Amino acid sequence: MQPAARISAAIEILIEIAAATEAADRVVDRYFRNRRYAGKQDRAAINGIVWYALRRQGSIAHLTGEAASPRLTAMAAAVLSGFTDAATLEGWCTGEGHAPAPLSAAERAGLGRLATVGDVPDCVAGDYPESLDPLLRRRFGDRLGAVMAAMAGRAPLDLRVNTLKATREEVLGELAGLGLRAVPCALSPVGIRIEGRERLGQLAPFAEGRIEVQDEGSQLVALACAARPGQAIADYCAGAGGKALALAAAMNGQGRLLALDVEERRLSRMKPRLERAGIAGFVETAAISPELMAREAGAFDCVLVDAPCSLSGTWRRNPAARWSLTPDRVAELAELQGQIIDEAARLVRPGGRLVYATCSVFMEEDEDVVAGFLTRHPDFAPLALEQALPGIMDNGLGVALDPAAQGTDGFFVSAVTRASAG
Ligand SMILES: C[S@@+](CC[C@H](N)C(=O)[O-])C[C@H]1O[C@@H](n2cnc3c(N)ncnc32)[C@H](O)[C@@H]1O
Repeated sequence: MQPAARISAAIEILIEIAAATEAADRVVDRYFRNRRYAGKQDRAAINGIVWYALRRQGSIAHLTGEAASPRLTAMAAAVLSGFTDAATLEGWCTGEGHAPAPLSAAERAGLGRLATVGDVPDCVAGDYPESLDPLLRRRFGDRLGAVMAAMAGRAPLDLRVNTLKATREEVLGELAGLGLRAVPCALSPVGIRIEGRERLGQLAPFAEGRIEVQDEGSQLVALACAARPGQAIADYCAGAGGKALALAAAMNGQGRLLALDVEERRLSRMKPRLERAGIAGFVETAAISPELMAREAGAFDCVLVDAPCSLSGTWRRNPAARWSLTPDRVAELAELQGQIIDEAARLVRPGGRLVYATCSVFMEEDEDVVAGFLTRHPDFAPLALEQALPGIMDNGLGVALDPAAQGTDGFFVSAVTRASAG
């Protein structure tokens, strides 16, 4: 494809994303599925513009001087990301063949401003809504700029080795044999980081259940449960089972693992993953109900609450999500999280552990929820995570991870323990 056609494709994709209700990566995948003529280099160039535009939407609007249209956003992203310069771009916009239509006067002025704007406010430089500034500043303080710069980057592709089927060394060897550049994760002892953007779905180690795609931060959440063979563990917000699969492997398929959720539909998506991992018979799944809660009260050595949250730690993967998030929505989620952790705590046996996790970077959904829980439940006390997660600082209420410090998505994980009976 000619460079002008690549710009046109980026514009088309951003228009589709703006109108879509599904995640941006799905829109991009569908776009290329329907255009097989786009080669690998075309896709890489177009993706580069599209993802730059999605990550930098706020600063592009500020720099171009208006809430930019998808077309102007794509063109500004092409200039700011170094794909081309404004004069060359204007020359490509002839409207002939697959080239974009000629620039309007407003677009020409918007692109012209890219080079002239000086200092910008932190929320523009960091590409986040101004209303979230106090929440982000509370968490990151002086590190805010560095963290938001890391949030503008591309998330790495992390894998978790299914230790029921292979060791990390074996999988590293297998991936190297397949020509992939893979290195051990720095923090998770069962993690592997792939360098580059690979499609793993068809590869034997994935199809045969030796690896699962899972961010290193998610792997650390499962490790915080310190699961051992023979224990009884409940995954209270199990969803499609990412953490449940990791727990099952840590338990070596021995003991009891109950995966719960309010939405049975989500639990049903776990089935093929369990089968691939070779643990379909081990993990019980059930929808949460008053009867189940009464029957299972106090029955578990560990209960994991991987709570629904604002997903603010995953902005590298879904950059557009930040623009619809508000402090009010964060407060609503914190309320829900408090209710969920209170309910889930009923399942913990005396002396047992409750692990609370989110992929939010807001303390309102993290430390504040745990602190509120401890106030309401004096029979629970904080449990230091240093043993389960060596090398990561515990702040007394939990551990907060972020892409600048640990290279993971933003995560929070906390463990508390219920006083032993008597
Ligand atoms: C962060 S997701 C879980 C992801 C999953 N643990 C994993 O690792 O793949 C949060 C889950 O909480 C569930 N959920 C929402 N409200 C809930 C509630 N009141 N009680 C229990 N689960 C709830 C959602 O259905 C969703 O599956």
